[in-house]
Amino acid sequence: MLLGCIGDDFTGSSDLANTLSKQGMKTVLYNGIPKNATDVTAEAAVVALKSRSISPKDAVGQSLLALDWLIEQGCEQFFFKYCSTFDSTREGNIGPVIDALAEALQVNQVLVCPAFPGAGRTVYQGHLFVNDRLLNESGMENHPLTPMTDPDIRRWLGYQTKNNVRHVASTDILAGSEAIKAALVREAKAGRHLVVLDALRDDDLMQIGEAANGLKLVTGGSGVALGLPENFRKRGAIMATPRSWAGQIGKAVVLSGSCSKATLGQIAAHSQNHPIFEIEAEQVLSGKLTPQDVAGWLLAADGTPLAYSSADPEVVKQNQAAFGREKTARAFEDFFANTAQLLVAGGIESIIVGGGETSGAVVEGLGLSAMEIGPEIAPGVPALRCNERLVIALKSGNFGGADFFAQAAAMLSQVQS
Ligand SMILES: Nc1ncnc2c1ncn2[C@@H]1O[C@H](COP(=O)(O)OP(=O)(O)OP(=O)(O)O)[C@@H](O)[C@H]1O
Ligand SMILES: O=C(O)[C@@H](O)C(=O)CO
Repeated sequence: MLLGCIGDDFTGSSDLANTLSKQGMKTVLYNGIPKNATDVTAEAAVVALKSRSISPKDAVGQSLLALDWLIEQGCEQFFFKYCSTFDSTREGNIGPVIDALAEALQVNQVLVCPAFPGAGRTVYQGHLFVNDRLLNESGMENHPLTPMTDPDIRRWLGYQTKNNVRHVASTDILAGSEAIKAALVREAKAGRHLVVLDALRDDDLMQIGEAANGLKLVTGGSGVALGLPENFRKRGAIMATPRSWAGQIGKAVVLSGSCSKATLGQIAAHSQNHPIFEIEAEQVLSGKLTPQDVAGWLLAADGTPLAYSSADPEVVKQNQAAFGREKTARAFEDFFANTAQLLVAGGIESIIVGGGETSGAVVEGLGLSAMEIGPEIAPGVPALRCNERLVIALKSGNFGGADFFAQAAAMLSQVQS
């Protein structure tokens, strides 16, 4: 195994696995550190944690255990994947996890680049944009768990890390890999530091990837992983395994806990042609609505039925005020995990999940351990095979076009590609 990756949530990890697999690396996605035998032919492994919203201490502990396992597998380069919208709080764990990984690997310079131009996220002058809006005006300022109120990644990371934060701006990035290498050498005088990199285009990320050849620790969104497989390919270390896919015929069902703008639009679009069911906080927390009720409805409904707790920021705020932020999130996540278990027990073989935390809860609830990477449904979202009876898609909140859920259902049932 060459490249060892740690992802701080499930949709993000599947996004990264998709990028590496598209770039020709044989990649396996694991739900946490695998307990059973693993695929020894894999060239990259992504260990998906559910650590995005947990305390720095716990996130560091889990990430270091994952790192130990990846080191044992013989990996020579390591990647820490967080969200392309840098989802974290001021006291968040991205900085502490990077610090701990850098210390464990004894590296003095760590690349930080959340950019994912394919999904509209770019970094310019250290500021993160979502399409043409600064991060804090993109809707991300209303995120239920990690409201992003500052677009300056250097400043936000500065709150979290004990190391220096430096910056390589687009003037160097646009000049190509040699200029980027020279800028990194220049910054290396800063002692142990995290260096935020501007990136506007996939080509910038390819150049950064080339400059990252031999660097032990790279961190970011899936975009900055684009150029890493090429370094291994150039020295003949990867086999360029083609992706093949055979989905599951039969009804797909959708579970969505994502409250992002994009998901809300996708649910509205899906409701035009498919049945949808709203799961309300009060009903879940009072026990008036059970996972059995929702699974029963999904099993009986036609088309690609969708059950959702996804709600507007105002409703989310009201629920959090009434029941507590953590308690509401936990209640919904347990609810979705139990519903997914009942769906599989009821014979469902294709599940589409909206939202990173929600996906983590479902994957853990189903006890899935390793996933093969199938074809891309939308940028950042691959079809995944979990076992011979189950295929899934895990959609990050803001990913996918308006008809994502129908597209995913079609891909999950596609027989051959
Ligand atoms: N109606 C609601 N009221 C309050 N909280 C909710 C509601 N519905 C869902 N939640 C919680 O909001 C969080 C949504 O996070 P999740 O990561 O699943 O989606 P997302 O943030 O849109 O996706 P991503 O992290 O992939 O961008 C979950 O913890 C979920 O339980
Ligand atoms: O980077 C992203 O935006 C996604 O892969 C993600 O992390 C979703 O939770």
